[in-house]
Amino acid sequence: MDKYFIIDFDSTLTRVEAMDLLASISLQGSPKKAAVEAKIKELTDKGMNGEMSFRSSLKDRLLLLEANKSHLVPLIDALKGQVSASFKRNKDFFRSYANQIYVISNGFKEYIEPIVTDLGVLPDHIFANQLVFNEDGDVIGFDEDNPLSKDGGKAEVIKSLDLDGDIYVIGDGHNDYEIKAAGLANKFYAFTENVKREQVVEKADHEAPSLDEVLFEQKIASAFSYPKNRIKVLLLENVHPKAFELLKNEGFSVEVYPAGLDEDELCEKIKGVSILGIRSKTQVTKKVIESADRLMAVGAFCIGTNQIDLEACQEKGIAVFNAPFSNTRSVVELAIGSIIMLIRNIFDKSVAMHQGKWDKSAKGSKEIRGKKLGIIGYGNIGAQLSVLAESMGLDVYYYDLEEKLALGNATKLDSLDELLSTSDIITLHVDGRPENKELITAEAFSKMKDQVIFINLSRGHVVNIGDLKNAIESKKVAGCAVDVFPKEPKSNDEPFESELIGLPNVILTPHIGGSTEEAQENIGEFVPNRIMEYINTGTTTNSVNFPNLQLPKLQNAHRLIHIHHNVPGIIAKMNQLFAEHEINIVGQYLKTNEKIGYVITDINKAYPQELIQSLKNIQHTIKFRVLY
Ligand SMILES: NC(=O)c1ccc[n+]([C@@H]2O[C@H](COP(=O)([O-])OP(=O)(O)OC[C@H]3O[C@@H](n4cnc5c(N)ncnc54)[C@H](O)[C@@H]3O)[C@@H](O)[C@H]2O)c1
Ligand SMILES: O=C(O)[C@H](O)COP(=O)(O)O
Repeated sequence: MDKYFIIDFDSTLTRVEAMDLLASISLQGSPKKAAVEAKIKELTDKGMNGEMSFRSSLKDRLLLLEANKSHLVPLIDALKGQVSASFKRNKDFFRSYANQIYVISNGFKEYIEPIVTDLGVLPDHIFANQLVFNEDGDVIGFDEDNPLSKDGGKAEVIKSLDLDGDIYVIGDGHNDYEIKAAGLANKFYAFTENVKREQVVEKADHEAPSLDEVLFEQKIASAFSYPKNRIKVLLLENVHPKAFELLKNEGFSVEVYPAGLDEDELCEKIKGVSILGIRSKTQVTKKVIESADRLMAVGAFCIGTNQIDLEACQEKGIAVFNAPFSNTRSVVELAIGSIIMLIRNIFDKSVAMHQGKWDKSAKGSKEIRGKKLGIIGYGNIGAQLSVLAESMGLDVYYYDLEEKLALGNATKLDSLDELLSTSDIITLHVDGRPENKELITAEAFSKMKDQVIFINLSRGHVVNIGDLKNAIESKKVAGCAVDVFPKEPKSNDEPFESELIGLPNVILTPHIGGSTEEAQENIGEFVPNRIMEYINTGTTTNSVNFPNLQLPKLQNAHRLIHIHHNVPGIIAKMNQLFAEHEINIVGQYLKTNEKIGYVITDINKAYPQELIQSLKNIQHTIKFRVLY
């Protein structure tokens, strides 16, 4: 039995109501514009929700429009950019099912036809109203004999088509539901990608947050992709809205949560989640990973990834991505600012001024010019700080565990002790690996110069806070800036507690080294793009725990993604299976790290289902997925 798909235009095939758009074009510059647009929107909603007869809604809206034929050109241009994302994604569906797809709309053919024929809809499968113009090209009405200008018009058109097969209706409005109500459709899908009308969803057989969902539900999706709306994304810790926007536009179901979650809360919340987005606060522990039943990727919307059990993720084939340099500059600027504020004792002076105390004195205040700056950890942040600090006249020294190129005139030191005893100002930019726990203790402070300035913008557990307090009280440390703490509140609603509160010339900041609007927006864009690349193509560039593979675009092939423990012979076993099934390999890419192997095989379109099961059954397989 053939399947026929009846698709609505406004707010379904396109993201907008074309009449609203036409109003904003035809009324451009008119003082009535805002009021008329609001009225048109109200009439559209009433017509769509079934609160007023469709015909009256259409008539009233047209009268308000003051439209002219000349407005259609910009309208069509604008509508071309407004085709719904899931329709754009599934052009193959329109090509393969052209004879079974109809667009039936109560809108107007003049602008619908150019949009939907571009997608591949056949011209004689488009049914819509037609505008009537006067000699000057002004819209003066519509063809009143067209059944689609009447209530129940869609049902009448479908009846006249006399389709021999099952009929599936996809639309956002009450008028689409009416087709099912008239007994003419097997199923009505309430399409909610652009607008969700509760009254319509209630009556629908199935809610379709995207076209992918319909194709999947209809089991014709094996030729197309898994519905993205079934992929759940959980974004914690107030990740920038840009991330929500990008992931939502990709079609994922995205939930955002403003704070961090503790282990037990996350173990609960992670169920069903495929993509998790966190920042520095949320601990993604082994227990969390064990509770995750669908997790494919974790995005750290920050630089540090010490809060994530990368090995546990690897073991379960979960790729982790971060933003390795999106907030680097912000941290460097805060370090520079802190150095100047501390060496001049500005914060205490400012607090005193706010209390009405005038204390003009040069005592203990110095210039940064010529001072020795010691950077511990000469990575992205340390190295950038080195360049900026040198340009301001500081004499830069650094120590790193790894061999690092000295930038400018910076001097590399061979031991931490040498750095501690050389520097007037010491700043920490190491990563948060467990070995760095309490890297700086009383012993390290004792090796520093008297009256040293000390800064920690890296990770809280790197410094023993009690020892730092003693060093400040004993005047070993003349001033310090701390942005990161061994224990940080989960959200802005929790209080902050620390032994450092109230000490002189101590700048305390709430882990905001990377919290600038620029950095957060950059991160909000960078991380989702890496994750989407991974989900859509298998590319793992920038993953912090997966072998990095940059893959070519998939063309006319299926991509089989196989993640396995790095033991000998897996690829041979895979290729043996391909040979047994006479499968032509179009491309094959392999990369391993110590623990896992990542093999991508692009094969010709046709393959038997048993092949997939056999590939999954290969011993040491961790995860397997197919991209279409
Ligand atoms: N305060 C904030 O808001 C904020 C913002 C961004 C990053 N950070 C922290 O800063 C860290 C550094 O960032 P990055 O982008 O420069 O990272 P990075 O990985 O580029 O650099 C870290 C460097 O530290 C070195 N290192 C590690 N342990 C060391 C040790 N014990 N002694 C000497 N060198 C050591 C590494 O070899 C590496 O070169 C991040 O891991 C993160 O924890 C904090
Ligand atoms: O690792 C980082 O980038 C910083 O610690 C910033 O983390 P945040 O995004 O939680 O502020």
